[in-house]
Amino acid sequence: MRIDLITIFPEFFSVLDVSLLGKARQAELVQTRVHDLRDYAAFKADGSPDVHRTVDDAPFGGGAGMVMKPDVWGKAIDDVLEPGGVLVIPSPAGTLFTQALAADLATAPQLVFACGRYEGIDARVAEHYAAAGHRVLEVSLGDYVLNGGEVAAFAMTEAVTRLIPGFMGNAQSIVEESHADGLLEYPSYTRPATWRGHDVPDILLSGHHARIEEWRHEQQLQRTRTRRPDLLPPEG
Ligand SMILES: COc1cc(COC(=O)c2cn[nH]c2)cc(-c2cccnc2)c1
Repeated sequence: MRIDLITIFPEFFSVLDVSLLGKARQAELVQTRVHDLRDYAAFKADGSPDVHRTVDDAPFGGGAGMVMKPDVWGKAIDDVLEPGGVLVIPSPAGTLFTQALAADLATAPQLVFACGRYEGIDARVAEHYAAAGHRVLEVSLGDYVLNGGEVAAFAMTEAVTRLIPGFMGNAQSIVEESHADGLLEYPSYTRPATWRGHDVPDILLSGHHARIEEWRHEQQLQRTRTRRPDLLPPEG
């Protein structure tokens, strides 16, 4: 898989080379490229040089803040997005990012993250590439506003790449982790068996694997009921 990240802060993604993702890159499972949006703002729409490499302008209809220019984004995305690639726009106005969507995106040949700043990107950009037949997703990490899409893109990149076959050392750990079966993960413990007067649940020391599995599933249900009832199936 190729992952392209378009941003006005390319240095933000330099950490990609040292993260867990770094190992996958060496294994050629994932190629990441970072693109500076301002490289596509060197010339104005009339072809004259733009020494300021402007990427934003005032919103039509008024309102606070600035909007990112469609012509600049169009040049950048034209240069990067490949046939079959998915354009992902992190946004507070997007659909919620989930483990299921991460698994879906892990099968794409390319992801292009358009990292917006200011008040966002001119809406015609998403419209244009959808009309051109590309899969375009506006995706939210949650109900809060960030200053830019970079943090969200980084989180989504990690959530997706770790699901690429051959990336995670222990495939079983992916199957067992939170949200994989729609429920939150059970609590985990390791040595020492007693720590500051707190004991590990006896069942986990019993060696009865069937009972341990049953206990863990009950813990998952209990946790999901108390912390994330929205995840429970209707019969709950
Ligand atoms: C593409 O359009 C955007 C993108 C972002 C950055 O992403 C997030 O904040 C985010 C992504 N998942 N959850 C939150 C922020 C704004 C924005 C800023 C200020 C006021 N209104 C909107 C707009």
